[in-house]
Amino acid sequence: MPALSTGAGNEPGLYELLAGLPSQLQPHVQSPEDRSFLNNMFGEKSLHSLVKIHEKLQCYEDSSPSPVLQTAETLALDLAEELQNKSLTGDIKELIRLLSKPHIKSLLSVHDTVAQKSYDPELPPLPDDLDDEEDSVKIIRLVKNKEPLGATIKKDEHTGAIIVARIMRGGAADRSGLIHVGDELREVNGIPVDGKKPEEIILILSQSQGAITFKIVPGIKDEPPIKDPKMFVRALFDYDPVEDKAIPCKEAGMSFQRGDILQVMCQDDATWWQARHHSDTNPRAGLIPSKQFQERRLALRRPATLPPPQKISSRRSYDEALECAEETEDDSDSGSSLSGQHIVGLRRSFRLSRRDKKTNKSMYECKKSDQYDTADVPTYEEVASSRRQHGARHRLVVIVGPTGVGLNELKRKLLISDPQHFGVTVPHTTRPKRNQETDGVEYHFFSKHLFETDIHNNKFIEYGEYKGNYYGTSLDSVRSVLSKNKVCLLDVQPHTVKHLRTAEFKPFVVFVKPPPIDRLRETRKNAKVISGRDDKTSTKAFTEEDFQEMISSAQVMENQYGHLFEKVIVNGDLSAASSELKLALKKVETEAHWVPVSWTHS
Ligand SMILES: Nc1ncnc2c1ncn2[C@@H]1O[C@H](COP(=O)(O)OP(=O)(O)OP(=O)(O)O)[C@@H](O)[C@H]1O
Repeated sequence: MPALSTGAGNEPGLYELLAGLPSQLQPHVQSPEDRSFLNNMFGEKSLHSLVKIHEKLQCYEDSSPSPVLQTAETLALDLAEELQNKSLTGDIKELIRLLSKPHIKSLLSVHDTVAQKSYDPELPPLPDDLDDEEDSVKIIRLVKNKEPLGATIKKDEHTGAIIVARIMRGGAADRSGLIHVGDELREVNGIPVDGKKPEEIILILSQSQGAITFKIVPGIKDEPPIKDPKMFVRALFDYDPVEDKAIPCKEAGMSFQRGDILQVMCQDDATWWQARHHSDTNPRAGLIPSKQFQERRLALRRPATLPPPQKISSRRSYDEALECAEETEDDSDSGSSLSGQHIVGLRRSFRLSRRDKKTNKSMYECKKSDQYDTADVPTYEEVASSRRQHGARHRLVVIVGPTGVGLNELKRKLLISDPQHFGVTVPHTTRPKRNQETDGVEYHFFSKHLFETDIHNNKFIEYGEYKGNYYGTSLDSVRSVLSKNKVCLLDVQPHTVKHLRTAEFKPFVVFVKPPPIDRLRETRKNAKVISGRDDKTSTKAFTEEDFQEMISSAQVMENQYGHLFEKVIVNGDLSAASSELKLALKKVETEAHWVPVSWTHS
């Protein structure tokens, strides 16, 4: 039968044909019941709608459109769930109502069926040369389209048999429920596999399309029932299976990048986990190294002694920086004064860790840094999706970056933009209070004894010594800002970040990095930095050496601590960087994001 016309050109369309059919049939139908039956049938509204849809779809036949995704139904469900948590505006309510309609749900379900091409073709008949003796042999037919089968095989070293080594979760073989780990493969599409290498069998499989017939002897070992795979991890390293000599099957491997969120679907194998990208529409899992395995091999690769955690610019020494801070304190026109109130946390961050050139003593201590760095091997971190509840404390915003990159400038811009919303910490010092200073405003003035007791009790995030006086930032000063329901902006040395990664502070860590050197020269043409130890009040332009150091220091920080950074901002254009930071912080406050799972238990 020829295909029905779409109504193109002078041909009547199917729709017109249908509409005219009852009157054309009338002369041939005698009984009034038959006539009314035909009229009812051809006049049926749903039939007309169906034909109209058919005609519309015909236009797309030539362009053969391909689906954007295969899981529209799940997407719609997820979206409806997301929207439930939003404030219900008119548009949102309307969208939720639409998504809950059975018609839309069915439409999306049909869309997915078509997109996944899961309308199986008719299977060929079973082969009739089955060996009756082999009652344990199973004949399985799977329909394969472009998607791989999602199973790996290996040769048994002793028997030479080809065994199913792994079933990838969510893949075609897994979804069929017919093939299991340990099954012995005897034939593929009637071709015996004994004596063949696994690679040759994989080639047969990869070249097959449509129905594939397997003859298998079921393995004895039953697979444990699959639990709902709900573990999510953040990858803390980049991975490419092509580069991995240890992976048993490169084709089954899955690449990912540091920061990606992965759903771990199977941990049965202690060395190779199965996982999928959280945002991927493809349900099939890929192989990734397990946490233990990755930790073990990374630990083996590490040199016995690490280089110092970071290379810090020598543009300004700690004391120069402090002197500079002391100078600007009295400068009421400086950027550190806001609405008549000093924003002391802006004056000097405590993130410079240097050695005093004269005494070669560390000017700046930070508890337990290096030991932690050698022990930690960043692999995966279990995470859960979390959204800030209305009125709950804000996450601590930790900003890190190389000296001179613009951390103070970015903090200052945020504070000026909304002083009620953002806040900075008040540092502690043991130096004597000056006349114009107020305790708790510029500094918390402490006795040396009290300061040292607090050091001993781990109360400082960072502290340092300058000219016999201590300076430091305490955990309590952060708590104080957060308790005012403000977003606390804190810049620290990167190796301090891990000590702040607690359920209490839930830090959102932003790394500010310099742009490429050309852009750095161009944007910092008019920027001024403190010139040197002889004249602490004078400023000078950045030198080429400053730029080089800023870039290399940023690189070291990113290599060593990149897994702790949730957001990276390139500070080329200052106002663009500041807007990007502000937007990122807004999102952290209002949207769901992935945080270590332990933070969600408290
Ligand atoms: N994107 C930018 N474009 C031009 N100048 C900038 C930019 N960002 C920062 N600056 C300037 O660079 C200088 C150093 O900035 P800032 O003091 O904020 O750096 P920092 O990271 O806090 O450094 P330090 O740790 O040495 O205090 C300042 O003069 C600042 O105005």
